[in-house]
Amino acid sequence: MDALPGWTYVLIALSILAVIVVAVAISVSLRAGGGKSVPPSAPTDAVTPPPRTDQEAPEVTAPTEVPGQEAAAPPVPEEAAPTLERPEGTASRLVRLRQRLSRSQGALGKGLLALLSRDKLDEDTWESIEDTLLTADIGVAPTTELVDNLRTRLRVEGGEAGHARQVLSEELLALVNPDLDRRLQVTGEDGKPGVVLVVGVNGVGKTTTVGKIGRILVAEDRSVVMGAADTFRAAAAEQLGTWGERVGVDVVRGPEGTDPASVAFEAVKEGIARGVDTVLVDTAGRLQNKAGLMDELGKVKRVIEKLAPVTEVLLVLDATTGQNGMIQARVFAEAVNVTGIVLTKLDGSAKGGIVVAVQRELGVPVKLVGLGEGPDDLAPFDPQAFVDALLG
Ligand SMILES: Nc1nc2c(ncn2[C@@H]2O[C@H](COP(=O)(O)OP(=O)(O)OP(=O)(O)O)[C@@H](O)[C@H]2O)c(=O)[nH]1
Repeated sequence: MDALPGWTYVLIALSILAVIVVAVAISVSLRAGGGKSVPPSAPTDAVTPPPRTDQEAPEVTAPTEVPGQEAAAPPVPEEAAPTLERPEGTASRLVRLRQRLSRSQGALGKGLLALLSRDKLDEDTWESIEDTLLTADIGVAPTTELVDNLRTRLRVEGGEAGHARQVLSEELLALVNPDLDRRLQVTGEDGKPGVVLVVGVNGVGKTTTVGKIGRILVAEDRSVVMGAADTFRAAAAEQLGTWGERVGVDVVRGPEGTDPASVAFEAVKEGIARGVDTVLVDTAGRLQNKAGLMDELGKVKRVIEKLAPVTEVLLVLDATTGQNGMIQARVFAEAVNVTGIVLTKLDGSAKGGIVVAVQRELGVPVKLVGLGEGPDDLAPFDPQAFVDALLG
């Protein structure tokens, strides 16, 4: 057999190579897409987050598509309608505020008891007792009266510690005068609303007190309208507006600088038209000119009384101002017939003795005490609770 020519061997080798290349190509193409691929089954615990036990899975809602609207814009939450606050009920408010009263006034009673329980009540001790009372703003005449009564009773009845405490408690109570009528006159007659006029120097807490009284009345299910007759300071009307909004009480106001009497008149007119139980009127208290103040307050009262009698005139005094407060009290009492006193900021002063001094000075009872900046930090003045707070 003749040997094949050399080029034949080359041709055969090339053919074999071509067959191998085609076979490999077919196999690769089948793997890549020709058949159905099965996704790798990943271990589930590695991909799925563990179920949360502390909260429910949030419900995710697909955003509704609006034609022509950008899908990327995040949803804007609707503004919630303002919800009305429910003022704190009387019982819990009183318990809370009694504790606060003890905190601010307790030192006075403790100081007195420490002096009274000394073995020997000599002249120095009585002088220290007098100083303690004067420092607490009780006033000179009531201090002398109290010290005289204590001296007499402890001499006659004996000064044993428990008894000294009892005697001090009784004498302090007598000084605060538990017989005064401290009810707020918030109810009118002949179908008309009660009208409460709130007066006092700027900054003593007048507007705040009007707001707090409003809340107490709302908590008692009374209907209320408030009048922002402090037109001297625009922020005062705004401030009162906020107090009203929070508990759903409407506030009648006028532009800055309006005649306060006209705002007071409109507020009472509104109160009568709506048949509310009480109209609360805030006033401005510029003291730079006594005659001007008397004119202004006198006019406010006269104008209101064309519509309905003013049932209560509350004078607001800041307990921290001591003798200054007493001077203010005198001026206001001359300007308008004050029927009750509100002593604010008693939480920030250990000088609770001002209760006694101001009642003596004006012959008018302290009816309410302010014990903090919180919206429900106003309490009726209760003589026994006050003395208990003093003595701890
Ligand atoms: N700690 C304490 N602060 C009080 C009390 N009552 C009012 N205040 C604060 O005293 C400041 C003055 O209160 P306002 O009600 O604005 O005083 P105002 O007398 O109405 O003053 P004008 O609006 O300027 O007439 C505010 O910061 C009140 O929060 C209180 O009983 N205790």
